Amino acid sequence: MPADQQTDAPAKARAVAALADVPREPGAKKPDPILVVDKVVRRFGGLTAVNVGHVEIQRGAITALIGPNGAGKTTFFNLLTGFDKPDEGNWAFNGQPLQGVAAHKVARRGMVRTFQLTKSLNRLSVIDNMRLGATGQRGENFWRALIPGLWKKQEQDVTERADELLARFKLDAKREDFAGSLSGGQRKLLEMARALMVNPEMVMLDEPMAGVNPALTQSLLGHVKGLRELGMTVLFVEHDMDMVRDISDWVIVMGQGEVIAEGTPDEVMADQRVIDAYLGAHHDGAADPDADPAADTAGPAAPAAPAAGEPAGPTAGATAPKPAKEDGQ
Ligand SMILES: Nc1ncnc2c1ncn2[C@@H]1O[C@H](COP(=O)(O)OP(=O)(O)OP(=O)(O)O)[C@@H](O)[C@H]1O
Repeated sequence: MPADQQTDAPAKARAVAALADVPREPGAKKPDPILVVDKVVRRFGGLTAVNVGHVEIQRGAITALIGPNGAGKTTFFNLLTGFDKPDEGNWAFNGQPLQGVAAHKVARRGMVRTFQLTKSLNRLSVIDNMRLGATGQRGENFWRALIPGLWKKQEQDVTERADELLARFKLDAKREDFAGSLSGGQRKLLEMARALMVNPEMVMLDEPMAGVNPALTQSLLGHVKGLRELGMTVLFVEHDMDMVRDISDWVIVMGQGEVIAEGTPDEVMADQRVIDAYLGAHHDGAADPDADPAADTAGPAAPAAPAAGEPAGPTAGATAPKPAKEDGQ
């Protein structure tokens, strides 16, 4: 059965059971952490963007990383995956230290993250983007490349895997199209499919729902759950609280660079500190019964810009949808 159509019961039940007795507090120890982070600090001039004392990510679970804009989520992703360097701190993946390890080597060790497709990748075909996702595996080794038979076999293997993944993500019909011609949702699928080229143990998704048309939402959610079903660990940053509630086994909340809360989605969303630091920013206006009814006639609702210094809030289904950036799907 395709991964996105599998029921998520067994892997979900395992993850929920494993996390049942974990203390609901920042830095809580997990029974089987795949990633352990200690005292990671990143400063930009006078600003401390990330100051994470201790955090553990449970193997085989889907963990959401949430928090207001500027909380340090993306910077934290960049640090963990070798795209940025911390001022202090260390972290271990599968028990192996990762600090100072270059991004492509981090991916080879089994931890990958998705990116928005850059302009240059937009000008490559979908299948070439997929092949590029395999870079850093065995392919570019110089001495191996001198042995033509080996090289060719490897290229075939890479293309075969790329085609399998394109079929799984229902992008096979787009194989020869420029990546730049894809809709927002299809790009998200391509990013995810491309990340899987290295056969990772852990996948980190940066706002997988941003810019995705509702028509593709369920498919994307299914694919993320499918990763857990295939035994992978998922850590994702997201402002869409419906998605967070739907697919996460555990939620970590960041505020001003620090982890301020951890727990199940329901617990975290009911936590007063989280409401104050993040969720509350939207509770006032969005669900206000006295809100101007004429606002509905102005087309799709866009959340009001936060006042200076006010954290931008999350989106919560019908109450505060984030404007879709793009998706022709
Ligand atoms: N390269 C940089 N130079 C200077 N400041 C930076 C840099 N990158 C991030 N910052 C600052 O660090 C803080 C954390 O930013 P970051 O993008 O990690 O937050 P975030 O939680 O991912 O926000 P969002 O939800 O908007 O993506 C912000 O104040 C940001 O302005």
